[in-house]
Amino acid sequence: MKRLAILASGSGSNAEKIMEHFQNSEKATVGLIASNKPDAFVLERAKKFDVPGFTFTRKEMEAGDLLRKLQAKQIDWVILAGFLLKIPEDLIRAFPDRMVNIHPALLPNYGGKGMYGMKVHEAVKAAGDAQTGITIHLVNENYDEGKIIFQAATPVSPGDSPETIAEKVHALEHRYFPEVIESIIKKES
Ligand SMILES: Nc1nc2c(c(=O)[nH]1)N[C@@H](CN(C=O)c1ccc(C(=O)N[C@@H](CCC(=O)O)C(=O)O)cc1)CN2
Ligand SMILES: NCC(=O)N[C@@H]1O[C@H](COP(=O)([O-])[O-])[C@@H](O)[C@H]1O
Repeated sequence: MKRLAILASGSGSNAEKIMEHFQNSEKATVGLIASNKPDAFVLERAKKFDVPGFTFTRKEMEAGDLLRKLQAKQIDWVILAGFLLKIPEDLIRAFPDRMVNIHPALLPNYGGKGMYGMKVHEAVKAAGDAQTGITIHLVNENYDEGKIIFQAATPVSPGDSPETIAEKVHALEHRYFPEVIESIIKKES
């Protein structure tokens, strides 16, 4: 049984879909929800699924506190789902090819520092792109440059706003992220 930790900084709708997906699974279980924001709604969602929550600061993460918590919880995979801080290299090294992130665009477009949440959808709208989508990738030391595991696209209409684009992207995330996680953890076992 693989043990997953989810890192999130905000609402946690993806985290909820992942907890739902694995709640009666024999393949994996969500062992921890961790956030750098004590008031993040993702921590409320964790309570609904009886998943332990953990909050930490950037300094504590960089000091190794988060790594020690993940080790104490015997975590096998780290899932970034709307986590907004850069993961330090020592933490990445502790989970070689076992840390994944979801990005709300078709990388390499619209990635990197400053590209998160609504900022991504605003950029897609401003560019007048005919499509957008999601990218699920392994995490390396730079933002959004890890090996791409999965991508899915959705059309963008001229009448779409950043908000309606976000809705389309969230629908793709909720549809695919849990299944992609299940497929990659199976390959590793
Ligand atoms: N080492 C890595 N850490 C993280 C990655 C990664 O690929 N490698 N992915 C991000 C998630 N992400 C995009 O998918 C992302 C998140 C946040 C930012 C960003 O610019 N953050 C701001 C700080 C925002 C805040 O403090 O609220 C910044 O660094 O100035 C870019 C991309 C998670 N970590
Ligand atoms: N670059 C990172 C980034 O922008 N991540 C995005 O944050 C949102 C979190 O939503 P959620 O909290 O409802 O799951 C998701 O759309 C995710 O792709």
